[in-house]
Amino acid sequence: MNKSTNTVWHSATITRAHREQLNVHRSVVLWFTGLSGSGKSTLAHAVEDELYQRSCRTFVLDGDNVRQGLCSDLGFSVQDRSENIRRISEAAKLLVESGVIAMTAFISPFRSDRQRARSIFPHGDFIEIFCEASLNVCEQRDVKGLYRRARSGEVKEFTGISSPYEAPANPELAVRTGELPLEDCVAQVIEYLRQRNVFRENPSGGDESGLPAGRGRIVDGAPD
Ligand SMILES: Nc1ncnc2c1ncn2[C@@H]1O[C@H](COP(=O)(O)OS(=O)(=O)O)[C@@H](OP(=O)(O)O)[C@H]1O
Ligand SMILES: Nc1ncnc2c1ncn2[C@@H]1O[C@H](COP(=O)(O)OP(=O)(O)O)[C@@H](O)[C@H]1O
Repeated sequence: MNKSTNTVWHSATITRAHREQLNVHRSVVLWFTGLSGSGKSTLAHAVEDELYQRSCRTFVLDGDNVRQGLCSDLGFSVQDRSENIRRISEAAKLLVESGVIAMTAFISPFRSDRQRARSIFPHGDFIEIFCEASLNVCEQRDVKGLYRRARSGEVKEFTGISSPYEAPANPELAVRTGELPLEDCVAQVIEYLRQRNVFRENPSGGDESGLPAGRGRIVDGAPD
């Protein structure tokens, strides 16, 4: 019994491991972080395209979309961003439990919020991907015209201009989205997932696990 909520956790008969066995991959969260315009959304969706081609089950939680629904009550104060990231991380956790590769594309500017997000996942399941693009590049792209409006003071607390962005000190992967072509960045992410054994060893032919073809052993790719 949880005393603060008077609730009792209900354990499911079908577990994450069962759900993962139906897939050609194990489930993880790819946590894309970076300045506005650094390429989080573009890269997450391009990675999703590539994973779909490989028959992976995926879902992208995207900043702008989530802020129109689940987080429509939140603004851009430090507290609201923190609550935004808390909700997203809980949503991503449910997706990971469901067996999919979850991707999140949020600025998530504060290290402490990203650390808290990481802490609710089993070790090795949270893959932080820093979309590395300088403020200068992002501002020149100005995909939504928000930098211009932030510079003029019309948009307050704008990340990189009037609100901080704390770059990850030790992300699982840093991708130079400000300089490299999109295809190279996608390839880098896919290669990282391959190295981490997110893709199952032998999805089409079965393996030594004794499970039928397509339901082979999932290799634990957790880092040391
Ligand atoms: N003040 C301010 N600062 C930063 N961003 C702003 C702001 N106001 C609106 N927007 C738009 O909201 C998108 C960022 O939302 P996020 O949920 O990713 O932000 S956060 O993680 O809670 O910091 C962000 O989208 P992306 O450009 O895709 O990052 C902006 O389009
Ligand atoms: N390597 C790259 N990765 C991602 N986006 C890139 C890359 N190179 C150029 N871009 C461009 O940069 C912009 C990034 O915008 P967006 O994905 O909306 O960023 P964010 O979600 O971080 O705000 C897009 O116009 C995209 O075409």
